[in-house]
Amino acid sequence: MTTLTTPDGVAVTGPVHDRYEQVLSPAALALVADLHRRFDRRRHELLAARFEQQQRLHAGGTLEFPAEAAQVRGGDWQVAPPAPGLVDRRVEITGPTDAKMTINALNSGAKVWLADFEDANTPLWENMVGGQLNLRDALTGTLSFTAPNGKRYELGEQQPTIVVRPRGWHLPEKHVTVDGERVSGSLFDFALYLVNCGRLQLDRGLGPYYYLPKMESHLEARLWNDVFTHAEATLGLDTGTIRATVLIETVPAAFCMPEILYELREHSAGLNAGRWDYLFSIIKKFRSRGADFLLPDRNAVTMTAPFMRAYTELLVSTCHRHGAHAIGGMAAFIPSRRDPAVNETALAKVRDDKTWEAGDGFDGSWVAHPDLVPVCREVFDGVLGAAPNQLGRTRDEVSVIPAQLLNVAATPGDKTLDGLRNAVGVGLRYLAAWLRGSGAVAIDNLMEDAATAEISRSQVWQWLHNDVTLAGGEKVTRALVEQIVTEQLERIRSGYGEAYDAAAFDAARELFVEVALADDFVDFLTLPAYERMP
Ligand SMILES: CC(=O)SCCNC(=O)CCNC(=O)[C@H](O)C(C)(C)COP(=O)(O)OP(=O)(O)OC[C@H]1O[C@@H](n2cnc3c(N)ncnc32)[C@H](O)[C@@H]1OP(=O)(O)O
Ligand SMILES: O=CC(=O)O
Ligand SMILES: [Mg+2]
Repeated sequence: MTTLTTPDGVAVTGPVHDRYEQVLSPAALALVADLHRRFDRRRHELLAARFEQQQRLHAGGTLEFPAEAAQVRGGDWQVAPPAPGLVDRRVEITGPTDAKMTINALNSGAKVWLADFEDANTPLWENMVGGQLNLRDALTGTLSFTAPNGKRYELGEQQPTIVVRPRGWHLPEKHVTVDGERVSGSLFDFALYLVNCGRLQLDRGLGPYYYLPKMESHLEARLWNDVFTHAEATLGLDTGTIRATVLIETVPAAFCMPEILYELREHSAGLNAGRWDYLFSIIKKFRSRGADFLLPDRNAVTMTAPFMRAYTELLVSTCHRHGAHAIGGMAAFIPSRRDPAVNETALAKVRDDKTWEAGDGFDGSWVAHPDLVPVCREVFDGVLGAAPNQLGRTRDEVSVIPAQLLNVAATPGDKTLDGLRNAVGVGLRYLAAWLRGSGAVAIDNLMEDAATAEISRSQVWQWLHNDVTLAGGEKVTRALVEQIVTEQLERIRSGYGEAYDAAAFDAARELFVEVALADDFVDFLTLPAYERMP
């Protein structure tokens, strides 16, 4: 095993496998340490502010558009013009950063690849450092891969712009400490990519670009902006070299979209509608508020629900008023190369989803699978034509008030026993996959990742703790959920056969009970899950 040269005060406790020193370089670790010492206290204060806001919501408070920022809302300021490689974003593919997926994503024909250290990823040390190595190898043109079946993977000529999604502010990187403290996962992922790949991207005429997840306020965006400005100065980069698209995927963030764009305006590359975490956030924030915030079965909640429409309409109009891209979200239907009927359904559902996004003014959208790139491109081609985006469509007619963003009660659909079974089954299967190191999996032809799994487990929690009676008359009790857990695991066991014992389902059960049934709601399932990882 290689040994690392680490700056003063920095300790790396994860194993140092072959070539890790290339990305865990003294320069990269020095930036991690510098950012930690300058900014980590603020990160903790902002996480504490989230907790305080949650207490106000539990006590019956609500969310409002921030009054103190009226000049930001009324102003006619614009964010920086789109950076090279981010002008035309009509189709963006997302996915993990292992070697095969990296090559497949870069060969997919999409305009952008979101290289994901977040929802689609288990933050196993090997995934984090290995992913950074794959990004660097992709940019030096040296990445290739041979699958166990002998299939060879090489990079093609035409490649999408890479945009890296670091972990959210809540997650630590436990294998690296500075002055004895765990560093932030966000700062670790950000700094490694910037130091190792920033110059390589600039040499290609592009830049170090990021997607920023799970923020809850414009003050959190200000922290990112300060990190960017400081990192640019440290590395001798022009201000505005770093660009970031912010995911609006928490309810509090939807109340301060202009303020978030304004904070990041020199570094902004727009906003994205992260619909799955948004649903999770609605449940989490208002979980103790009874019938007004109880959603029907997860699969019954669509983007046409009034509160979801209010959110996407507001996002597009906010972005275009300030010259920022509005990027659509993920339809969870996964195509199949083996089952034509499943494939046809997935393509039709994704086409519908992208059609309303393009019609509403989004400049592009996400897909989860290479076979979905053509349909998304075709739909956006139909609306954009030769134009690279529709920033000129300002949607001035849109007017959304806070009550519309919170109108969860108007969501059509039932709460059913099948919906409860599905939530438990998906939760167990996903957690087992996550603990085995895969953060994105197809379950029943749907993409499941950390965000969709959060919805499943928090919905079970919410129904249980609000004494919900299901459409068939069954009351949601702890005994009922535990019975369903047992039934679901029996079904899974019969499908897995002998492989069951090694597939982490016992650990998944324990974790699911903790995050779905415990009286104290766990803020993010990835926090206790991460502590169970090596
Ligand atoms: C809520 C959110 O944040 S959404 C964004 C985060 N989530 C994601 O990014 C999920 C991305 N998607 C995926 O990870 C995958 O599509 C899955 C896990 C859902 C399904 O993957 P698989 O079961 O491998 O699908 P399938 O067998 O049909 O794949 C066919 C090929 O496409 C590749 N592929 C599938 N999805 C992707 C992707 N997103 N990126 C690159 N390659 C992909 C597979 O590697 C496979 O390649 P191969 O033929 O060379 O072996
Ligand atoms: O990150 C995207 C989401 O939908 O969550
Ligand atoms: Mg998300």
